[in-house]
Amino acid sequence: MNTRPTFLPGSLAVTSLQQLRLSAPLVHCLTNDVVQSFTANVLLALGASPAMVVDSGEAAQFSAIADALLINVGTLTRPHADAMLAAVHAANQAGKPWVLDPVAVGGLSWRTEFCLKLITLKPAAIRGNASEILALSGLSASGRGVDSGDDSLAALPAAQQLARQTGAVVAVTGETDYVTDGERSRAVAGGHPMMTRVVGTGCALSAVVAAFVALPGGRLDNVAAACRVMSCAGERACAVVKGPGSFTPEFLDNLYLISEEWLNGEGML
Ligand SMILES: Nc1ncnc2c1ncn2[C@@H]1O[C@H](COP(=O)(O)OP(=O)(O)O)[C@@H](O)[C@H]1O
Ligand SMILES: Cc1ncsc1CCOP(=O)(O)O
Ligand SMILES: [Mg+2]
Repeated sequence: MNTRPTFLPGSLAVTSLQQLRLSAPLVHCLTNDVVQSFTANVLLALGASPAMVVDSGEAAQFSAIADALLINVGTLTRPHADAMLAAVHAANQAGKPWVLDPVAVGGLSWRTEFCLKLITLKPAAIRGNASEILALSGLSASGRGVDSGDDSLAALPAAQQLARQTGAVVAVTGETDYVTDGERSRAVAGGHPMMTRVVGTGCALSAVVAAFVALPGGRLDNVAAACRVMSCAGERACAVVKGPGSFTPEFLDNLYLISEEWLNGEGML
């Protein structure tokens, strides 16, 4: 039975972030061509270690070595798809968790079929915007390309159903992020609408989710902690920048500086 979403206590986000900084998980990113450098910088600023190993043979070898794998279908091509499948199978065989970001699923047939196949391969987590999560669960959605046209709360039942169907923790993001294992759900506030005006905030969040699913402890709260860390750093960046052009440096600095006080909601600007 589904329970109502509860907000993630700051102390749980703090614990997860401390574990991340101690263990510096190695995150294998098979992501899209638009966000490679931003994604790597976000992971590095937080204290994780990114590596983009993309050749099919090497990807399979590396995903067995890495602590977690990210699959993001934003700029999917046939060679990318082959490498992604090889990496997912190798990660599963090695017992390493992997995360799916189903960018622009729904409007395009081939990537939708591909993602429907991927979710049968036991992702540890799925992170998408509301339109992507609705579409991936087979419901109609109003996405426009990579952007959402739907509300995250309206997509929560779809996220819960997708979690029960796949066994993954599902994060559906937007003004409030919701994270669910199909029975329990967490709500994560914060962030800023300007985060939708900078490319890659969602994609980088999915990479951060991959870093957090590599940690010990409860997966639901670790994924919610990943969302909280990003929304906290984003909100603080947006409070001081003039616009999207100066967002990235401020955001990366905040990810690097993020503290217990910030995550507990103290000292907000
Ligand atoms: N309206 C909003 N208000 C506050 N934060 C938002 C809003 N929309 C998105 N975000 C934040 O922006 C980041 C990217 O989420 P989202 O835009 O849903 O993903 P995507 O970029 O994949 O479409 C998340 O951290 C999310 O919490
Ligand atoms: C613009 C674009 N086109 C293909 S992938 C991509 C990046 C999408 O990034 P995000 O989902 O984080 O907004
Ligand atoms: Mg996205």
